[in-house]
Parts: sequence; C-alpha cells; structure tokens
Amino acid sequence: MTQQTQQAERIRIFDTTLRDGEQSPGVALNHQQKLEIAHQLARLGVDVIEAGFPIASPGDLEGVQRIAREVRGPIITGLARAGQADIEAAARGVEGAEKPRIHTFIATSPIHMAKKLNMEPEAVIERAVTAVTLARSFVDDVEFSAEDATRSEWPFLVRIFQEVVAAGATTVNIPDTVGYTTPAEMRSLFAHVRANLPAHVILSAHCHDDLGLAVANSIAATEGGARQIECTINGIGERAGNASLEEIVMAFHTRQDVYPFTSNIVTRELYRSSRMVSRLSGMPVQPNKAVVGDNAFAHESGIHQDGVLKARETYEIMNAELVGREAAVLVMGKHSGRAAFRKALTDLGYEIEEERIKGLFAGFKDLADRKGQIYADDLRALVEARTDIPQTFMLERYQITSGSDMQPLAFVRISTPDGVREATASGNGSVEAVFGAINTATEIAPSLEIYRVQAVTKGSEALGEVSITARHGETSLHGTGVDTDVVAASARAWLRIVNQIVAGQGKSRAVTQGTV
Ligand SMILES: CC(=O)SCCNC(=O)CCNC(=O)[C@H](O)C(C)(C)COP(=O)(O)OP(=O)(O)OC[C@H]1O[C@@H](n2cnc3c(N)ncnc32)[C@H](O)[C@@H]1OP(=O)(O)O
Ligand SMILES: CC(C)C(=O)C(=O)O
Ligand SMILES: [Mg+2]
Repeated sequence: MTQQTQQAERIRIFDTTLRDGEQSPGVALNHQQKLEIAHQLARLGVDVIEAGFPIASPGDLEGVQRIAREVRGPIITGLARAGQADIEAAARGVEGAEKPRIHTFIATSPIHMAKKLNMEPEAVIERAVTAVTLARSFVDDVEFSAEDATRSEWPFLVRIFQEVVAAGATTVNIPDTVGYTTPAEMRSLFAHVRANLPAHVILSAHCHDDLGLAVANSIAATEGGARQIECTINGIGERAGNASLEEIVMAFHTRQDVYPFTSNIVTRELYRSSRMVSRLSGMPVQPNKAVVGDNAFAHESGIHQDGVLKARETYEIMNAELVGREAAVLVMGKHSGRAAFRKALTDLGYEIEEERIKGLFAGFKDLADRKGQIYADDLRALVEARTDIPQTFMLERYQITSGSDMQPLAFVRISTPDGVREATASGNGSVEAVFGAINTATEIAPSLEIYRVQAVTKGSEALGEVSITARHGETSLHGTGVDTDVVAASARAWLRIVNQIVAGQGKSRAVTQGTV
C-alpha cells in the first residue's frame, strides 16, 4: 500500500495480534515473545499496537508496560472494560509510551446488555461516558468500542457514539464482534454512523471471521467511511479469528484502482511478521492462506507453470517479493508439464538435449504418480540414475513373498532385446532374494561387496538410493538405483552392474539367449 494516487486517503492499521490475537484458544505469549512481535509490528509500520488487556493479569499489565516503554513509532494501547479499575490499569500500562492510547469498550446489543451485562441501555450509555471521561483524564487519545455493534440498534449506536465523542473519544470503533454482518450491511452502517458524527472522529472497523467475511467486511467498512481497521497477523483471534492484516493490506495495494487508500505498512515485512507470529503463537498457517500461506505463490499445474514462465502476471496478481517472499515457486508434481520440468532441470544446472528430456519426463511422471511431490533431489536422482550404459536387461516387474516364518522368495521379469526372462530365487532377505532371481534370469552373478541405502528426498514417500559395489572376476563395479521402494532400488542398482558387465565395462561374458 505504498503506491499513492491523487485522491488516496490514509487507512490506519490497528494491530490487535497481541490482544485479540492472543485470545485465540491455546495461545499465550510471554513478555519476551510479545516484545519481539511488537518490535516487528513497528518495523511493519502499523499505526497502533494493542499490546494487551492490562486488568487481565499482572503479567499482561507488565507486558503492555514493557512494550509501551520499549517500542517506538506506533501508538500503544491497552484494552479496558468500562470501569474504573480497568481504565486505571490500562493507563498504568501505556504510561511509558511515546504515543499512549486507552481503548475502552462496552456492549451495546440488546442481547449483550440484557443477558451479559444485566444493564439497562441508559445505564450502558452512562457507564461508557464515565469510562471515556476517566480515560481522557489520563491520555488525549481515547478509543471507544461498542461491542457487538453489528447486532445493536442503529439509533442507539449513534446516540452512545455521540455521547462518548462529546466526552472526549477520538476514535469510535464499530466491531462485528461475532462475525455476523455482511459487506453491504457494514457499508451502510458505517455510512450511517459517519453521517451522524463530527468529521474529526476516526471510524474504526473490527471484524471477526465466523462466516469467513472478516476481510470483506473490513474493506466494505472503508467504503462507508472507516479510516482505521483493526486486524491481526495471520488473522488469529477469538474463535474463527479476526480480519487478517496481510490480506487487507494486499487487497488495498493490489486494487488501488477501486480502493484509493494508502497506509504506512511496509509490505516487504508481511511474510516475516507472519512467520514470527506463527512460530511464537504456535498457530500454524494453513498452506492455502492468502498472501502468507506456503502455496500462495506456488504453482503445480503444467498449464499455470507454463503461463508463469512466459509471463508471471498470467497467474499472479501480486509479486512474491513485494510481501517479502521468494519469487514464485514451481512445485513439481504429477500435474506439471514439460515447460516446468525443463526449467527445473536447467535451474539445477543440467544442460540436457530435448530428446533426452522427453525420456526423463516420462520417468518423472511415473515417479510423480507414485510419490506425489517431486523435490530437487528427486530430479537429480532421476537424471543421474540414467547413464549411457546400454540397458540390455531392464526390470519389468518383481514380486516378493515373505513372512515371519518363511524365507523371502523373489520373482523377477526382465526384458532383453531378445525377449523376456523370468526367474525366482529365495534369500535370507528380500534384497538377497531379488539379486538371486536377477542372477538366474541374466545368468550373470557378480559378488556383492558393499551395499548402502539412504533416503535422498523428503517425505514419507521419500526416494531411497541404493548404492552397490560388486566384483565380477577381477573388476570392481559400482551401481546405484533410486526408487520409492528400497527393494526396487536395489534391483535397479544390481541390474546396472549386470548391464555394465554385459557392456564390457567389467569382465563380462556374452548374454545368452533364452528364457529362464
Ligand atoms: C469482545 C472481546 O474481545 S472483549 C475482551 C475479551 N477478553 C478477555 O476477556 C480476556 C481478559 N479477561 C479476563 O482476564 C477476565 O475476564 C477479567 C479480568 C477481564 C474479568 O474477570 P472477572 O472479574 O473474573 O469477570 P468475568 O470474566 O468472570 O466476567 C466478566 C465481568 O465483566 C463484565 N463486563 C463485560 N464486559 C464489560 C464491559 N465492557 N464493561 C464493564 N463490564 C463488563 C461482565 O458483565 C462480568 O461482570 P459480572 O461479573 O458482574 O457479571
Ligand atoms: C473489544 C472489542 C473491540 C472486540 O474485540 C470485539 O468486539 O470483538
Ligand atoms: Mg474482537
């Protein structure tokens, strides 16, 4: 949101990750963690940091105090119910701040007033006015929130807002506390309140995501006159969470044509902020989360990859670097096409002629079908597993029968230029049995010297690389095989040795005809 247009108006970003975000079930941040996040929020350029709810606990008070003392730049605020003790605690919390604010609130919906507060509407107004007046005795900057505003009666809302503004509130917040409203409703509500309050009062939106509308509702609020948006990093917060800061900021940034707003947010700090909050709060970010999710700038399907390689904008409306991430990632998998495959091999440093790429691509698709995601090491293994040694013997299929009370029995079916050979053999283990069956089928029997196996890629479907050194007469030969199945990888490695012997790279003898 750094781009300026002529009519651009400023939207203040009020971050409540450390207060409403911390209200996410299971999240509790210690002072050090809160401070670390607050410093990052300052680097991110938020206008307001809601650092906590000082009356909640001595620890919360101390956390707010440390942030107020140590973090410079943003306004630091603490939340307070509409009551003396809460407001005094909030005042103690923010007193060291360069720019202190007290944020006080009381519910205004019929259900909250009657069932929760057990108060008459007139008493609620009186309590709100008293609270704002007290808060103003400590600081010049006071925000008042009408909790559950979107289920409140509009005339009542306007009345309480007018009264708290007269008592000194400088920002008036209209929260959709239970995530109930819709964009059209929010737009109208803000326009109505805006028309009934003095122009110097900043209107604020605070939306929850119970229906997945928090970001849309926050943006709609700006169309009705909101100039402050309350949100959290990664959208964490009470129940389904709050409006996500990064989504709002990037919506404005990307659609300047329809939302001519500016803000102080340094978009390149968004991803770092997201990672930090996720790490410290213990709340993972879903992979498909907009802007900051692992997949937000990743492309797996061939048609998209081809488009992105030709022109990034074909499938990307934002630049990954703009939010502090690495450039778009092409994820290799079974939906990938040749364009991305070729690019991935080039990126890995291979210069491979087109004819060979065709062959490798078939192997890649086959592997992707079995493995799912293909990593760089998978590609390396694919390329390097193929050499120019003639594949005289090729494993078509194998089968192992084994159990706790029997010796493993291997069956192999091997193709040769002259036809197919099949053989069975038993061994002390599955690998030994399959080697025996290959020896029988090929009539070549190198002796095993060294056998090593290692996982070369990530994931439970990782590729296993088998590396074998064998002797044939006086010659030592080396073969490797890669597969998601260790027995198959072993069989491939063994056949590579056999094929080297046939090709004369070891002390070999002629391939004999016939099916075993
Ligand atoms: C929509 C929001 O996100 S609001 C913020 C929610 N966040 C939190 O509640 C986290 C921190 N909260 C706490 O630590 C505790 O709830 C405290 C310290 C604030 C209060 O604890 P307790 O005194 O034990 O009260 P408890 O939480 O059980 O009940 C809340 C009381 O506050 C009253 N209350 C609720 N909101 C307000 C308000 N805005 N102004 C005045 N009183 C209020 C309730 O009516 C209830 O009063 P009652 O005990 O007379 O019935
Ligand atoms: C305290 C207020 C602003 C709040 O968090 C809400 O209503 O959701
Ligand atoms: Mg809230």
